[in-house]
Formats: sequence, C-alpha cells, structure tokens
Amino acid sequence: MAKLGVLLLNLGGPDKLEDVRPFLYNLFADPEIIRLPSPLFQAPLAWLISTLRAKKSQENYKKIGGGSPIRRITEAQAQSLKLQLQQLGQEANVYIGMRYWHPFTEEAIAKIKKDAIEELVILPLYPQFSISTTGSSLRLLDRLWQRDPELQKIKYTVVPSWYDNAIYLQSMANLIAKTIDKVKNPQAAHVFFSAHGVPVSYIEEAGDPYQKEIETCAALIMKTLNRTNPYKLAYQSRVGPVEWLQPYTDNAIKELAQQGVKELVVVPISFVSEHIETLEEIDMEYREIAEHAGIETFARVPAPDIDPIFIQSLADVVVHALGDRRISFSETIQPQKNTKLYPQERWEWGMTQSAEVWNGRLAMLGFLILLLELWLGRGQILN
Ligand SMILES: C=CC1=C(C)c2cc3[nH]c(cc4nc(cc5[nH]c(cc1n2)c(C)c5CCC(=O)O)C(CCC(=O)O)=C4C)c(C)c3C=C
Ligand SMILES: [Fe+2]
Ligand SMILES: [Fe+2]
Repeated sequence: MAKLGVLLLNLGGPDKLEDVRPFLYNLFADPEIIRLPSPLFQAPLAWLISTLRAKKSQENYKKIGGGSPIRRITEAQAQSLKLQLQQLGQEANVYIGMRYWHPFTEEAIAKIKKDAIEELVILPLYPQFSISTTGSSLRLLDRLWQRDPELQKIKYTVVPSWYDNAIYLQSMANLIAKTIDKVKNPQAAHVFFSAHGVPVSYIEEAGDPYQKEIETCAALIMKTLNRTNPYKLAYQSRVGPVEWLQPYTDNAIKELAQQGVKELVVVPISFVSEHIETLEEIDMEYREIAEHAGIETFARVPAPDIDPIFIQSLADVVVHALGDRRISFSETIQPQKNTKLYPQERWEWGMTQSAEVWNGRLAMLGFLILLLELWLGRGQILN
C-alpha cells in the first residue's frame, strides 16, 4: 500500500502579539487577497496596510488572550482525523499547512518529502471554496510542485470544497440543535448564519463560487436540521473601503431586531475552528450590537473544532477523495492574471488618464515605502 498523507490547509493566525504585524504583512502581500496593477507595489502596500492595521488588530487579539487559537485547534483536528482514519483501517500521516503563519505550507511540504509520502489528499479546512482562501493555498502549492521534480512524483488529489458532505451537514445541524434547545423559546429562535465576507468583485469579476457555496450550504444545513425556525445569512469581517458581500452581519442583526426578533442562534458558517472572527468579532462586537438593538438572547453555536461527527466528516471526505477521480491544481478555479481583486474596483485598467495618474502616485508611494522598509529592515516575504 502506498504511504498516505493528508495535508490540511488553513489560514493560520498569530501565536502572540508580536506576530500580528508580520502575519498581516503576509496576508496583504498575497495577490489573491490584494492584487495591484504591478506586482512591484505589492510588498510596499502590504507593509503599509499591515503597519497601519497592526495596532487595532493587536487590541483585538489581546481580548482573546494575546494570540490566535487556530494553530492549537488545527493540530487537535489533525490528531483526531489521524485516529478516525485509523479506525476506518486507513493509516495516514496528517500534516498542517498554514497560508500566512506557522506552520507554513512550505514547512508541511518539507515534512511530506522527508516522510517519503507517495499518495497525498489535499484537504482545505474551508468547507466552501474561495479564491482568497483555498484558491490562494492551492496556487502556492501549484508553484511549489512546478519547481520540484520530487513533489511531482507524489500521486496527489485536491478536495476543492466539501460544504455538501452529508456528515458535515449533520455535525453542523447537531451543534445548532443543541444551542436552539437551550434558548427560552426554541421554536421561534432565529437561526443566523454569519459567513466571512469577500469583496463583491471576487464573485462578479473573478468568478469565485464562494457566495453560491455558502448560500447552498446554509440551505442544506437547515434542511438537515429539519426544524421550522426561520433563518438568515449575512457576511462579516469586512476590511477596507470597497463593497463586500451583503447583507453585512451588523446591519442584518439590527434589521432583525427592528422586526421584533428577540432570540438569535448565531452560526459561524465558513469557519471550522474558533479564532478571532468567532471569539472577538461575533462573541464581543456583534453581541454588543445585538444587545443595543434589543435582541435578548444571542446564543452562539460553537465552531466544530474536534466535534466527533465533524471529524468523521473530514475522514469521510478523505476516503471519498481516495476513491474518486484525482483532481489537480490546474482544474481548480483560478482568477485571470489581470482580474480586478480587492481593493481596486474604483481604479481603471489600461492606459486611461486616471490609471496613469494612479500608477504614477502609487509608484512614488511604493518607492518611498520600499526605501523605508529596506532602511528599517522589516517585513517578511514568503514566496
Ligand atoms: C472563509 C474564510 C475566510 C475568507 C473568505 C477570508 C477572506 C479575507 N480575509 C481578509 C482579511 C483578513 N482576514 C483575517 C483573519 C482571518 N480570516 C479568516 C478566514 C477567511 N478570510 C480567518 C479564519 C481569520 C482568523 C485568523 C486568526 O487569527 O485566527 C485578518 C486578520 C484579523 C484582522 O486584522 O481582522 C484579515 C486582515 C480579506 C481581505 C479577505 C478577502 C479578500
Ligand atoms: Fe479573513
Ligand atoms: Fe475580523
């Protein structure tokens, strides 16, 4: 039997407060998150945004204990998945490749090579596909594969998304049902799905299937839940000035409160582990907004973490991937090279007058920042 590996992909998060700025730098240096007319400006802009955002972001990480729990939880998920696969008679090493912080994807690949893995299932810990998450990790892996003949010998397959896996839907439905049963009036409670947002341009210009997969996933979870509670889907975590997917979570909460809704059962739908977006943004920021708006119960459904049924669903996805036709990096969705991605919807492409003005200004700004960055010796470029 071939030596099997499972590579779990996730975003990663700062382990401590000093990691916040370089973590943000790595995130904003990713052309799948921000794409500029010229790659020359990518590093200076990432440096600028990460430096400007670091303080506010650090304050938020301070509120949840001074760092992200995403690494610890993902490691526990990896261990549980290994045991679950073992129970199914499938021996496998499980690796973790984070996109923007330790353990980086490159570190996981080095281990996979060292362990002489012959067959690999690449499983993103994002149930729904987005160019900004799974897509970004797959593009990085594709680049690593293209330049390494040793990696090219591995028989790999990619799971682009698994939001419709029946066991995953059951695990989400169970977690929701348990929370519903604890509120004052379980029949009337409003199930409120909050998904991480993406800029509208990802969907409309780059063809990101994210919104469709999130909407379908919420509907499938409600079908599996099999209760008559009303539900609503909204998008959180907007960054920057451009339009993101709507309705925004804060506005949707206020609207429901205005309609007289008193009890919300809040489901973090695009996340499979607790981290800053659930522990700080939902549990603190949105809870406060809800209470101000007159919502009496704000009951948050826990992220799946190492819920046994959830771990069974990951194992099920792996087993199916091994039996199904193999999927390569090139078959997954990739934006065109010149696709507009966050944040430049308002900029124009080509040699229009406004583009030239913007390019000139950006070139100046980029050059100054680059000098400053070199002078300060800061920044941490990954690829
Ligand atoms: C499905 C999940 C996610 C999508 C889609 C996504 C898109 C996306 N995110 C940013 C900017 C930031 N994201 C940040 C943190 C963060 N994002 C996700 C997931 C998705 N992001 C997670 C799990 C986390 C938490 C990591 C952790 O610390 O545990 C942050 C940093 C936090 C902050 O400063 O607010 C930023 C910034 C963009 C721009 C984007 C799509 C274009
Ligand atoms: Fe994010
Ligand atoms: Fe956030």
